[in-house]
Amino acid sequence: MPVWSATVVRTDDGALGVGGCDVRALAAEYGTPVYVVDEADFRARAAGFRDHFAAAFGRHGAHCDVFYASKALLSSQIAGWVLDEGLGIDVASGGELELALRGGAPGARITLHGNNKSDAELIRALEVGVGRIVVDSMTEIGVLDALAAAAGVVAPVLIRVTTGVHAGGHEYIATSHEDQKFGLSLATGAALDALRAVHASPHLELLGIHTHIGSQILSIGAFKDSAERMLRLRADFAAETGFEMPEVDLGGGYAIAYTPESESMDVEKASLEIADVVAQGVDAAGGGWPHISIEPGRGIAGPAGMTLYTVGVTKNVSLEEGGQRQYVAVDGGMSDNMRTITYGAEYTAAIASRVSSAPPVLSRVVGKHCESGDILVRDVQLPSDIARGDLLAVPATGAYGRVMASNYNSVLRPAVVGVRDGKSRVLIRRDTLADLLDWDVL
Ligand SMILES: Cc1ncc(COP(=O)(O)O)c(C=O)c1O
Ligand SMILES: N[C@@H](CCCC[NH3+])C(=O)O
Repeated sequence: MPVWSATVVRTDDGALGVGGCDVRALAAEYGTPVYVVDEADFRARAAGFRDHFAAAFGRHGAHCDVFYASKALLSSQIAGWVLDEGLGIDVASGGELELALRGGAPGARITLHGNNKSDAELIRALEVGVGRIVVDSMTEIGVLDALAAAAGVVAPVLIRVTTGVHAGGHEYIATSHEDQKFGLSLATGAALDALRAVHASPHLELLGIHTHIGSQILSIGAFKDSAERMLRLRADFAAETGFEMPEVDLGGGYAIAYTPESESMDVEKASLEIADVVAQGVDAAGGGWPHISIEPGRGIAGPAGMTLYTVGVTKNVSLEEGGQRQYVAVDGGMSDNMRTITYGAEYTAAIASRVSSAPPVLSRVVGKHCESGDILVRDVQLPSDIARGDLLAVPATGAYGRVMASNYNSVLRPAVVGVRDGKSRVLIRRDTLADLLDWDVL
């Protein structure tokens, strides 16, 4: 599968270009490490989700909205791209909410998530008229009910349902099996109890149900199972109460390719199959269609981003089983990409500032932190002459890179730079030494 964003090219003298910009010029202007986001690619993927899902549900005379899961990558300018493309925005904290608003999102186009929202986050959501608050627990139902009553408003609510479907690339990113912190269980009846409680409250408007089964999912079957269970829950609740919930949100989780050997989710195929399953559920229940929504994050931002590093030290190390591995240390590491150490994620890498005719050798790209697990790319073939000063690019880092970055070892978090049509601009600025000293209280 291709792992580079749509506008990536090799220029005549062998360097990488992205969004019409030469990576050497980007490195010179913004320093390294730097996250580079291909705006055209990001927008095309957002539009792809929008159009495929609209067409798939349109065949049944139904609608599907797409909300960008902004936890993957967010700045106010990025929120603007998302809104331009006609998507809503899904936020998971008060901070993401403020960035979405700053980017111009009307409250009604925002969905607020979180398994442990603070009173302040809920009050702010009510104040700005967030379109959907996804309630995750019975505790939250009580809290939101009281806050809405005090504010004299009716809070729009979706209930987050744990459907029991097992999916997702790693245990830590699967979210709909029973023994984890998210949602209200379908199997134990907790979801139905929550629906009854919300439906009974004059301060809460029950819009519908939400589920998110996990992330980096390659199985369309898992999405179909979960959609089927959600439609059955909607039908059961309608049978009990006579109330047909108007909305069903099926979450995100669409997998992307991180290496040339790995697969990505076929979004068009997924949209068609999911729409068919929902249609069967609606037919079986004999009622009207709900408004469907989905919330992809990684599938939009991930492939649009790459990280550029400068190579420092290289070393050849003997392997216990025989042979050698070339270690290539770059000027970033686990502080700008937590995914390898957290989930054992696989990436690839390429020299970005030139082409090399030296033979490729087994290599490992590592960072500059004081941990042996500080690995960016576990196994990759890189030319044997890679050396200090070369630029190295790691593709598919647009999602869950900068947003999970840390200042470990007091390193400065890199900038996020958007590129499009030969122009670049900072979306999130690099930390500075002055920031670091400023955070320190004397
Ligand atoms: C509630 C919710 N929606 C959407 C997403 C986006 O997931 P992904 O980036 O895998 O599409 C997540 C993160 O997994 C999530 O927790
Ligand atoms: N942060 C995770 C995905 C979790 C998504 C949020 N629920 C990743 O990098 O793959």
